[in-house]
Amino acid sequence: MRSENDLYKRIEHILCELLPDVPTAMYLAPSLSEKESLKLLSLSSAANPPDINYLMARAETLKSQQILHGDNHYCIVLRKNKAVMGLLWIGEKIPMSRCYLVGHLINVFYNQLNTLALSRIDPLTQLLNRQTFDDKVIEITTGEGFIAEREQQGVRHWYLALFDIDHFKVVNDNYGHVIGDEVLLLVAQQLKDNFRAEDFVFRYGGEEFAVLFQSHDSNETLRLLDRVRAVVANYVFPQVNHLTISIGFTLLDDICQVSELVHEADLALYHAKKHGRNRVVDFDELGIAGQAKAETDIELF
Ligand SMILES: Nc1nc2c(ncn2[C@@H]2O[C@H](COP(=O)(O)OP(=O)(O)OP(=O)(O)O)[C@@H](O)[C@H]2O)c(=O)[nH]1
Repeated sequence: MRSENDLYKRIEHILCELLPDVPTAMYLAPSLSEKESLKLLSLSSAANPPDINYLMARAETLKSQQILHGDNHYCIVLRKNKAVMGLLWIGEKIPMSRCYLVGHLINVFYNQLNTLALSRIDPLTQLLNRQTFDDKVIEITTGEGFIAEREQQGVRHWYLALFDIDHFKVVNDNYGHVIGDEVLLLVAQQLKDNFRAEDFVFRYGGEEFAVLFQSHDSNETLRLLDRVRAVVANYVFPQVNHLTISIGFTLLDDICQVSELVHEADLALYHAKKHGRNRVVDFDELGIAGQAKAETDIELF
């Protein structure tokens, strides 16, 4: 199957072929999730971006229409249920037949993007699955992905955090796998609720989760992750009542291999487990001795 980037490039190609010299702007929800706001995917050279808020308001009002007619533009709307997932603004009047053709082709690619998005989801938790993880890290480190930038002051860096539920085996042993699955679902929900739409939350393994997110520095990251740790620790789970999570994190370095990166976060997580669980550990704080020690004991995971 093609990647999202291939499909985005195909959309741009179609617009160039079918609408040469016509100003266009294509907007999409990056992971096709209803929680996200639309981001600019492509803008033809001649165009200034249209007023996206105005277009969104019209698309939301005129729910049954796929093509919105303006005085000097068209706007093709991509929808999922009632949510607007994408907009193609065409900045001049073109023959209606061509507008329908473009709308049809854009929909074909949008459906392919949706199929791809579904293949990336873990069925139990609805988080991104392990298979998607490597692709996302590579997209982030190479800058190739359709990554939403946040308008905020200061340079922000990408971090990887690994989360592991403490003594999860005891939950399964004491309450059974159905309750165990419910716990996984609830922890996944808390992770989703405590990160931003532009962050990436994965089910990385059985009871292990991974999050790729941005922050200004390690101190801010530590504070953010500790808040998430506390949210889970204070949550009352049905039957199980309380449980905790351990977290290890590391900075994404663009020369790093994905496997090295995961190894670093894993070492930090290992350290958190080894030193009492229910805590957050920064890989950078481990030092060489910490790494060497953990590497010799790694079979504990
Ligand atoms: N219910 C449920 N359990 C799972 C799933 N995937 C893995 N597990 C269980 O998760 C448990 C993980 O146990 P361990 O790796 O020993 O770790 P732990 O008990 O959490 O202990 P620490 O990580 O050392 O705190 C095992 O009992 C697995 O069977 C799943 O999808 N559903």
